[in-house]
Amino acid sequence: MIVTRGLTKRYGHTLAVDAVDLEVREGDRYGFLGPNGSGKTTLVRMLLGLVYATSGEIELLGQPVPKRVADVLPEVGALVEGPGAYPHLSGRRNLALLDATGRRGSRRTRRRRIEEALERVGLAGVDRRPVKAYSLGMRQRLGLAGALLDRPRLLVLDEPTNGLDPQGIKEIRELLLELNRDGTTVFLSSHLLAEIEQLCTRVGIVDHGRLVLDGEVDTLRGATGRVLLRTPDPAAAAAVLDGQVEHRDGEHLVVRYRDAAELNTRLVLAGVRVSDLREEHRTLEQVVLEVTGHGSDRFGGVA
Ligand SMILES: Nc1ncnc2c1ncn2[C@@H]1O[C@H](COP(=O)(O)OP(=O)(O)OP(=O)(O)O)[C@@H](O)[C@H]1O
Repeated sequence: MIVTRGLTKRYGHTLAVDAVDLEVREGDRYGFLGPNGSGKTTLVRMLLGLVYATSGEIELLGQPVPKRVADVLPEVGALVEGPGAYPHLSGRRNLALLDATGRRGSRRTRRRRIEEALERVGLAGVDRRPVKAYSLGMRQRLGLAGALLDRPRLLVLDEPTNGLDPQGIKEIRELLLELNRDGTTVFLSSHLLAEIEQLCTRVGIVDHGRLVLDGEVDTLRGATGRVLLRTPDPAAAAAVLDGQVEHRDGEHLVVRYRDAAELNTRLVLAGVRVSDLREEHRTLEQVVLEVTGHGSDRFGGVA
């Protein structure tokens, strides 16, 4: 859905985006994660043909950007730099104005398109109010409704939860999950680790304009080679696993062991009761720390 090769943008001496090779596949929920100022907005703007690249290539839905961007944009819903709306008009009126621009289908079906988009984002009921009376979360959802008018195959969202409270963030997350379940590929940028961890199937980590790591979230959060064990017989377990217990706290033991199933069999055969046993996985924060040296002080940890 999105491919970039060696994508670079230079502003004077600032290398905002540095030779980025990106691949977003159909059906992905792709998180483009980086601290403020790492080049996320610049990359998103290049994808949509709003900013020209200094060098490199972009393909959006198989078409070169910016050359053929006008052909693919009707299939792409975008939300960049917060939603712009006329404050004194209602959400419905704002969407009608937006719908009247571009090639969004006939006027006859406009009302239905708008209705569907408002329903989708949960604004159908509140819609008569002017946008100036909307909360930030509602405005953000209205922006998303605008992005959904075309029933896009791909959504490109720049920090879609910026400035929202936890409830607003949750609503946007649920909406994006639902859209993705219905077949929309989602690409979003964020500086919030937890947000990406909760929403995305794949992640690209960007730091100082460079893509430092990308891949499946589940793969990146690989097993640590340790097993977290809970047993009412901790002393007996420690005796069986002599030398492999790294930490013991009451009934909880951290055991250096690669194969959780085998560990379970060994304990049960030795008559040790097991009340909980699972592989330990790295958090996305640990992964980010390893590749960038920054933790949640630069990447927001709370979502
Ligand atoms: N129009 C511009 N002119 C000059 N420099 C720019 C311009 N736009 C961005 N930059 C610089 O490029 C770098 C990347 O900025 P960008 O806004 O893309 O980062 P970001 O990751 O989206 O950050 P934020 O989350 O704060 O928006 C920054 O150093 C920024 O100052």
